[in-house]
Amino acid sequence: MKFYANDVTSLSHRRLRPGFIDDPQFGTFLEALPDGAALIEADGRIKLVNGKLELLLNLARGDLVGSELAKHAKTAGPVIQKLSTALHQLKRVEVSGTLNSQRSVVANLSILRTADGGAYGALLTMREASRQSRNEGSENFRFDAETGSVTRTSFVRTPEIDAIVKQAETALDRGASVLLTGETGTGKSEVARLIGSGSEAGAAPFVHVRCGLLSDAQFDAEMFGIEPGSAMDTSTRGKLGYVEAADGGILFLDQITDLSIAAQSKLVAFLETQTFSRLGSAQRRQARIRIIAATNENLTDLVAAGAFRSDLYYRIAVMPFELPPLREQAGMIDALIEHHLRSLNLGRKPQLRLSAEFLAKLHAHSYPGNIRELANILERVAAVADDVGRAEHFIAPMSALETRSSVALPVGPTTPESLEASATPFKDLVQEFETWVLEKSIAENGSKRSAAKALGIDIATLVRKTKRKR
Ligand SMILES: Nc1ncnc2c1ncn2[C@@H]1O[C@H](COP(=O)(O)OP(=O)(O)OP(=O)(O)O)[C@@H](O)[C@H]1O
Repeated sequence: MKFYANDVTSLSHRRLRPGFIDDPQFGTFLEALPDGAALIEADGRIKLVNGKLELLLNLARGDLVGSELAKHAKTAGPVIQKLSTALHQLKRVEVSGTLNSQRSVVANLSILRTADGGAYGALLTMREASRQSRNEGSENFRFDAETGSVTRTSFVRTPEIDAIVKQAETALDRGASVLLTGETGTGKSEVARLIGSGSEAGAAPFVHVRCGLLSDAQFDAEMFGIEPGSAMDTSTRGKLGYVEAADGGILFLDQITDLSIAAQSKLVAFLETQTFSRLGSAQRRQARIRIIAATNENLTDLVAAGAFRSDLYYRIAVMPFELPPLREQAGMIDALIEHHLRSLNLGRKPQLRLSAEFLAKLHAHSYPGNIRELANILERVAAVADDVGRAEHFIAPMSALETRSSVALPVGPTTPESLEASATPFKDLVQEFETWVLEKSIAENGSKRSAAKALGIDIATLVRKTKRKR
């Protein structure tokens, strides 16, 4: 029997095969999801959680499993209260808000029903609001209950990708680190997730660390956690670090070249010993993790320039794999078009098809932003065209800015009149503009480090300013 994640995450009226949820492979399915997830029984008790949810809630699996969801409202935040109220009423909801762990999240609760229509409980999924993306959601995962395998439904696989995944899995299982390189948008994060879901680690955690978001000041707390009750612990509950959350699984260090030299040194020390201490504690702890690192920068150049530690390079580059740019994979373009079009047409009326001229333009384009850029072009045509995407609907990205990341222009007032009418204080407007300039520069330069260099500011200043809430 095939069982689709979006059967669970979006369709509460689906009836589940009896015993399905108790399938031991269900845990594998939860771990493979890119979002935090928990299976909750009708009485409100948490039956299963994945590593990403532990991290988002800053609560350990042992504290969550077997306990009632409502019990965590005080420690985790009001979002949890809203979810448990909806669970109590057997109501499907989407809730957004900020958790006590300071993470802004969007959470979905879907009610699960048994074959006879009774309420089994619910599936909770949660992701950071900044990571809301059509292509990254749990709905793109499919779980086959018979084989226990989890596959990406919205992912184009090529023989090259399959070969990388296979070799990387073997390398990881033998304890070697894997390095994924390639231009921006070539699918490094996606391939890392694929490796994570298929390796021997199975249902083990896969923890995605966006290195560009780690400032030096926060590095230790985010990476190694905070000892509960220690002088460093402002929340009194401590903090679960990435390393501890990934114990027994994979730590994915995305855009590793964004780490400062100081942070790189700490990482090397951890990788050498596989031990760490939480902030506020002298006790050394062991973590059994496998490493996948990724970057779109030229690591050897950075090492030569002294911007990346050579010892870290040798540690992470045991098995390097380069993902090719899209312009060198003409054969993949059709498959990607078909995939993205299918997903854009889900529930769309009228259905969108592409004219021969539009397709010719797609094939002739050079895609500096690679797969991400192709997806953007298709999202645009879906937004502007009715039933047929014609040549005039082909909007090539205006600049590298839009191909490299989804940076939004400031949404604040733009005319003197609207500025006057607005109650936004001047300081906030300046901050908003500053954040926009920084994000634009990061997108244009491909990394925080290069952006800081281009703007002539310190990397720590840039990281601090981009972390400010808008
Ligand atoms: N094989 C694929 N099939 C379908 N979509 C893909 C594939 N690979 C990547 N994508 C999509 O392209 C976009 C960019 O992918 P991803 O974030 O993995 O690239 P990246 O190489 O990690 O980029 P960056 O270096 O900028 O971090 C995402 O929206 C992703 O879903």
